[in-house]
Amino acid sequence: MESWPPGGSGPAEAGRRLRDLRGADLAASASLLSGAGAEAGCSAPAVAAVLPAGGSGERMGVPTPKQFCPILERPLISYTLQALERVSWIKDIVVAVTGENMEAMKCIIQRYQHKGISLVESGVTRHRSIFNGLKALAEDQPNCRLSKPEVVIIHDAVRPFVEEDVLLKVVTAAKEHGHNACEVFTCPEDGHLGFHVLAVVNNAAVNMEAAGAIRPLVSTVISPSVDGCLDHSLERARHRASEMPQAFLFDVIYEAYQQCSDYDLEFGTECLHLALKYCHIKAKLIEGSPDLWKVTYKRDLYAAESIIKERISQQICVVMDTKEDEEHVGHRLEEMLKNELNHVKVTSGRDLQQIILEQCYNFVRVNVMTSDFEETQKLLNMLEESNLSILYPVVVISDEQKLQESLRHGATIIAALIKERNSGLIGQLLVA
Ligand SMILES: Nc1ccn([C@@H]2O[C@H](COP(=O)(O)OP(=O)(O)OP(=O)(O)O)[C@@H](O)[C@H]2O)c(=O)n1
Ligand SMILES: O=P(O)(O)OC[C@@H](O)[C@@H](O)[C@@H](O)CO
Repeated sequence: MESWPPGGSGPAEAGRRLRDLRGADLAASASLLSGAGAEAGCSAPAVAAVLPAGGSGERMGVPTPKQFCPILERPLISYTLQALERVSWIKDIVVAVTGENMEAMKCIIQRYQHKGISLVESGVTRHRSIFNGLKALAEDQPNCRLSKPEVVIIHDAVRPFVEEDVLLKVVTAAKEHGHNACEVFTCPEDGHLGFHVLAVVNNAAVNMEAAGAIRPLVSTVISPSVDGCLDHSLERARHRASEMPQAFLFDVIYEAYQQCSDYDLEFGTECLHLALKYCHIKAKLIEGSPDLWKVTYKRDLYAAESIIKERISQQICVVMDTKEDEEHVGHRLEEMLKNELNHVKVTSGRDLQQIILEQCYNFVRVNVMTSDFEETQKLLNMLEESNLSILYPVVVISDEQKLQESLRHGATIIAALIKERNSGLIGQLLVA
């Protein structure tokens, strides 16, 4: 097992606190029950994630395993890692990849500056890959930065659209013992949200200790007879599709995998089933959003690309030398762009770094003076160095006069470039 990048930032303080809970629903679902919370104070249970990424993607029908297939020139798995890294209270992410893809995975981590990632060798089946990830978290290996979490999230590396709220819900549900309850409160010292153990809540043990996301079935499930005819069908309304993420008390799911039969390890597809079969734990089922689907077939890649394009094309940052000048043509372009895009920011070069950190992916630099081109080059360099790896077409408007004449056309071209993100147009010099 290797932590990567070597010498890189290790996992944040153990059990990163659950910060930024928004809304009553998140706060409610964040009422983590913690047996270890007796001295809670401001700390929250430690949470880690295991991402099985050792598959070959046969159903995708391309030579590259689907988790490494590019979307907007960026490997699919990097989007999933980015989604999990955004969740501040996940302290470690363990990714299981094949030995032959280990170097490729390390390059992805380095290129996109993923943090707190540990790599383990995957197994010949998904369950075996997950088991290898759990072993890495369970064993206190010498000079290993991983520590055993209280709760572990299991999430397929090919499900990039996972949001904090569903992660919080499955983790919260996995903690609901029914023994101790705790409430979310703001720590007076640092303003972070923390957990405080309340009195024991009804002695009946509500042994959930596991939870998983589900979605309504799209097709009816049928059972064929041996002669290939319909034997019976399941009532669709009474059944659900099991998706990811799933969350477990670490000891529960680790025990289940240790007890697991070879048959289950070889042919099983459902972690929740292992917790039920070997630990008698009935998982809590959490309705997930439509975006939780697994990228399996080539059509799923096209769908994922469309969703990513749509998400990163909602905003633009108009960069000009002095945003204070109300007469600047950039302000008129800003007004035009508001007819095309949801969020239009205006900035000068001074606060651009902050804009970049806020994950804005689209920029248009309005040059009035020819000398501004140097500023454009500075912007390009800053974007390259920021490692915001999403492709962003550069639209350089080099002639204020022409822009004045065709402001609306210029705004339309810019919006089209942002939404289409055709790599053939990268770096083109367009005069609107
Ligand atoms: N031996 C395996 C098989 C699968 N997976 C991972 O489990 C997740 C979901 O599995 P699936 O969609 O079946 O992926 P593949 O097995 O790669 O797809 P296919 O069945 O089409 O080959 C994927 O992230 C995949 O990389 C894994 O870690 N180890
Ligand atoms: O079966 P596959 O290997 O395609 O993918 C695994 C899925 O079954 C799994 O992710 C969900 O069904 C939840 O268990």
